[in-house]
Amino acid sequence: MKTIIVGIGGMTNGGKSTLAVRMHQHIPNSCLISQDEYFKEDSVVPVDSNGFKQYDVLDALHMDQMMDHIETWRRDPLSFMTQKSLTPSESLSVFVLIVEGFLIFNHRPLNALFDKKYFLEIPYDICKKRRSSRVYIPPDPPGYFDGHVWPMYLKNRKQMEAIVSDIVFVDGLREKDQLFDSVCNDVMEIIEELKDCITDQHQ
Ligand SMILES: Nc1ncnc2c1ncn2[C@@H]1O[C@H](COP(=O)(O)OP(=O)(O)O)[C@@H](O)[C@H]1O
Ligand SMILES: NC(=O)c1ccc[n+]([C@@H]2O[C@H](COP(=O)(O)O)[C@@H](O)[C@H]2O)c1
Repeated sequence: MKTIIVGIGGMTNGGKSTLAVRMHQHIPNSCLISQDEYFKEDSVVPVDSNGFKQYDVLDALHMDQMMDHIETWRRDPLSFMTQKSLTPSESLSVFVLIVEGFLIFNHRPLNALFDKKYFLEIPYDICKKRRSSRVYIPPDPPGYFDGHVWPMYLKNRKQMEAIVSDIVFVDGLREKDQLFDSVCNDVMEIIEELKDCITDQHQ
């Protein structure tokens, strides 16, 4: 049995969830873990001097819980799938974990686990526009994008680039189907190579 962990990182509204969900639906024996599900409760997230909640930092996330879930998958991907009511395919040779989130490459212990890293990027104005039509809980207060989200993106990205080198940057402006085809085909190639290794070992 072989495993592969694929990171779909990127800026807010870059298209991470859209791509990752579709990859999960397409790739046999894959599981999906989304960083968005690990945000701390609003009451414990600190506020800065301008009154903006500091959501766009690793401290706003339960990274310990996220790492525990990833570790559970690593120990036994088949039972992880079963726990999630996912049906394993008949060919059980390669298990794939897709990890998606805006700060997945900023957390060193997680960073070390990826076999392949993709980062979706879009320009400032498109990001601001997409974000304005999205409703978070709690919703963004007026001025939040320019006062917190964008400056933190620039800071986090700088930090990410200082600690990671092998990221494949993906243009998030590409049409959804095209974007999916190029990233998913790339991952499927890696999976096929791993399958060939397994076959060779058995011959
Ligand atoms: N390739 C794309 N082209 C145009 N719009 C996109 C594309 N990918 C995602 N979107 C749209 O952008 C918004 C944010 O997408 P989402 O996948 O939730 O981003 P993220 O998970 O990175 O925050 C959604 O309205 C989605 O439909
Ligand atoms: N609990 C939540 O899900 C929550 C709350 C407030 C802000 N956010 C925002 O979520 C963003 C990250 O998620 P996306 O990459 O899906 O946009 C951050 O920019 C953060 O400001 C999420």
